[in-house]
Amino acid sequence: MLLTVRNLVVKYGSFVAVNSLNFSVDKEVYCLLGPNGAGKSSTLKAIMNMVPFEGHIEILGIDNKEKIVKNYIGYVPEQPALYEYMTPAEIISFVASLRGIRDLNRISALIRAFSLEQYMNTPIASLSMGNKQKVSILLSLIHEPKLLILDEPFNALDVLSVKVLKELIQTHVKNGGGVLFSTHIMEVAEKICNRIGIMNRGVMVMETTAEGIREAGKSLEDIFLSVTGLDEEVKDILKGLE
Ligand SMILES: Nc1ncnc2c1ncn2[C@@H]1O[C@H](COP(=O)(O)OP(=O)(O)OP(=O)(O)O)[C@@H](O)[C@H]1O
Repeated sequence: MLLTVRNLVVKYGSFVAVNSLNFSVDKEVYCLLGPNGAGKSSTLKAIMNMVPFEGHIEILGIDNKEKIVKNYIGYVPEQPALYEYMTPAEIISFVASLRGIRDLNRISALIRAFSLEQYMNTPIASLSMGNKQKVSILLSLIHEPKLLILDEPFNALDVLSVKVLKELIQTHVKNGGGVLFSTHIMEVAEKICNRIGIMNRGVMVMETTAEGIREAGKSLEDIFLSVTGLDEEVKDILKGLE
């Protein structure tokens, strides 16, 4: 198993953001869905050991508090966290040297795939949100991690980059890796995920597979609204608009 999460609890003061969460990710694309505030980012941050948590998390069978696990994970946070005064060229070469990467051909291919060539010498502070996001995704891939943890990775990306990222995710899994990502985009979840976990108010309310959705004969959006209890809310809102 590439990732195992057991009895995960994340609290902010007395507020419980994630409660007794259990799931695992193998060589597959696993998507976390959930309304705003469901606890998706908190779960991903706990996996990255960025927030205090209770429970047990293992990456490739190793406790996530061990330093070595960082070598096996590529992480893209919800908001790109980059040195704004650097250029993409500088930060890419900085991270590549930190990671001891000498073969720059693969990195050049990623720069081309994300159409970033023309921005390589522009300070990150001047880049659009989408281009910052592309740099952030590229940095997470530099050390060829086994497991990718992506928090809303499609946010701010243009159509071409969404396509490139979808392909990258699927190729990563074909090459024996695993991907865990959160999203609000049902169409993406439905198309590229092997498994989908739906969270609401800190708990996993449903886990399903791509086949499970097809067999249910309903759209993922309908399943999502129904298991999160949001379908009633939608009806009320629509009534109010009549
Ligand atoms: N640092 C923090 N301090 C206090 N409360 C927090 C903190 N971070 C998150 N929360 C709260 O924890 C809950 C879960 O937040 P989280 O960001 O994990 O949800 P999410 O599912 O990723 O939401 P979104 O889809 O809006 O990004 C929310 O109620 C949020 O306000």
